[in-house]
Amino acid sequence: MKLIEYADRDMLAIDLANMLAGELESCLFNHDHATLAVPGGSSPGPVFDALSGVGLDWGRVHVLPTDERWVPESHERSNARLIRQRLLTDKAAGGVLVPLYRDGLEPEAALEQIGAALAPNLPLSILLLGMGPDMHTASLFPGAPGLAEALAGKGGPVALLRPESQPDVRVSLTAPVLDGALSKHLLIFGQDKREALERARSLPPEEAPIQAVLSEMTVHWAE
Ligand SMILES: O=C(O)[C@H](O)[C@@H](O)[C@H](O)[C@H](O)COP(=O)(O)O
Repeated sequence: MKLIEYADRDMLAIDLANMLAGELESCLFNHDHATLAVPGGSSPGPVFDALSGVGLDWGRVHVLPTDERWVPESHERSNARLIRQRLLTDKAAGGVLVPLYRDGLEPEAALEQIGAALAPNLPLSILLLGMGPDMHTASLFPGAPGLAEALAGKGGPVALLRPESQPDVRVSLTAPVLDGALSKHLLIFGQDKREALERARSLPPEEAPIQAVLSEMTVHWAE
């Protein structure tokens, strides 16, 4: 794990966006498309804003949420909505969103269909993750029903979780899919998350799910 500390959050957002853009460009030079998986939450917005302004062959960039709340894209908690509003706009408007939510289906019934749609996009080219102070990442929440299956990843590339602390059922890329990304970045702000990350390194993934994806991860941190 490599840690990069930034003077402030704005510097982090700009530098990280440029780093992701460079990795996407390299990937597109050698492959017919690149797959970028990104988190929801409050942290990535400024990175998305900076990245959306970069000129790339966005039509060959497939963008996936690392996880999704089981709500329609019109819902304020939708990660697909966040991606469309903040990342797939401006120069990145031509990027291809690969959503995890399926209208009109219960999540259990949709998992197979979602997995089939993901298959051509695996392994992930580039992964950007966030993390909560409870050491969850994507929707892999400690103690959540479905966590063991999501950590093992035996049932396919996505798993269903029902975290008691969250209002929505979650669909998440599994730990093996996240960990298998060719380039991995973690975006965290604040002292509490910095300390949580240190704690996670001595805990098993069942207690600290971030631990399942930390190998060869570049951590980007600002206060
Ligand atoms: O759907 C989500 O919410 C994210 O994928 C989730 O894993 C997020 O990265 C963390 O909860 C951190 O969220 P903040 O960036 O808001 O602290």
